[in-house]
Amino acid sequence: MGVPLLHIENLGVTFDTHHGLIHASHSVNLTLHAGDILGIVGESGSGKSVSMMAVARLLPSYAQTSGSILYKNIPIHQLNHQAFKAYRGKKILYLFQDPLTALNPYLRVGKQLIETIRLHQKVDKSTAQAIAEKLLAKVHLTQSDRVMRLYPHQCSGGMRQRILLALALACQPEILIADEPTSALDAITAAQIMQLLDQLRKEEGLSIILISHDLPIVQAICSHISVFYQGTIIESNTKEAIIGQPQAPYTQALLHAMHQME
Ligand SMILES: Nc1ncnc2c1ncn2[C@@H]1O[C@H](COP(=O)(O)OP(=O)(O)OP(=O)(O)O)[C@@H](O)[C@H]1O
Repeated sequence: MGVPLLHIENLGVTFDTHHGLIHASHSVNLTLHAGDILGIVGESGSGKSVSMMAVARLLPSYAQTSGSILYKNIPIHQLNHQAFKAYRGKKILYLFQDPLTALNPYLRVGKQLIETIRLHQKVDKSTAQAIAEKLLAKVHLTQSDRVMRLYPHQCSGGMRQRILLALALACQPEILIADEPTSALDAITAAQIMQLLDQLRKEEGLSIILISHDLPIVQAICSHISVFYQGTIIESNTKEAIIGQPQAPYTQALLHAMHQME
């Protein structure tokens, strides 16, 4: 199978707060291979976001991270702040839950896109403009002229999520960590965004870690699934094995609950 794109071993996150230590996650092991979509599921507060934010070093300074994080066998957890800048947002990009907070409310969509493209791809303004139009088409936003003139609050939830994906593509990452990208969307728009993620995986060569509460969505597009419970991954396997022969009692309960909702 070759060197994994991302290999996490024994990852743990502890918050040193005024009220004492909070052990948010521990003993997290995970492997992502190129071209895969790995779904991360588990109950609220089980440490999914915190663990993945640790990978992208997006946690506040009072968080302590332990364990090892290998990107193509490079121990990126050992890099200093300056050296890590070559990875965060460039190789590994974290897509936040809420596009409205991730987008700058004061800048038109076009300006945000063009600035991001210029920063990451080192091109002049007119080239960036042309790339922006292509990226908007890639995320299925038509009438790019009109979309580029809008402010984020003038866009629908689905549009904002597509704009965020266009911004992510502008950074040309290899790994996209998508944290509940459809939680604020209706079921049909959510399904469309998920199809788009899968299309971008195929066409842009992205590898994706998808954090989601929505097991049917994870089931539809992920090749592998990891199940979080009480701060750690209790079960990881191919989608077929997790759905067909869940081993951990929590995974069985999760699948049972899902079938009852059908
Ligand atoms: N900045 C923080 N300071 C202190 N504790 C935090 C912080 N962020 C998260 N935690 C704690 O870490 C634990 C794990 O949170 P996390 O957000 O990773 O859960 P999650 O599985 O992603 O949940 P959800 O599905 O609801 O997003 C929780 O107990 C949470 O309260």
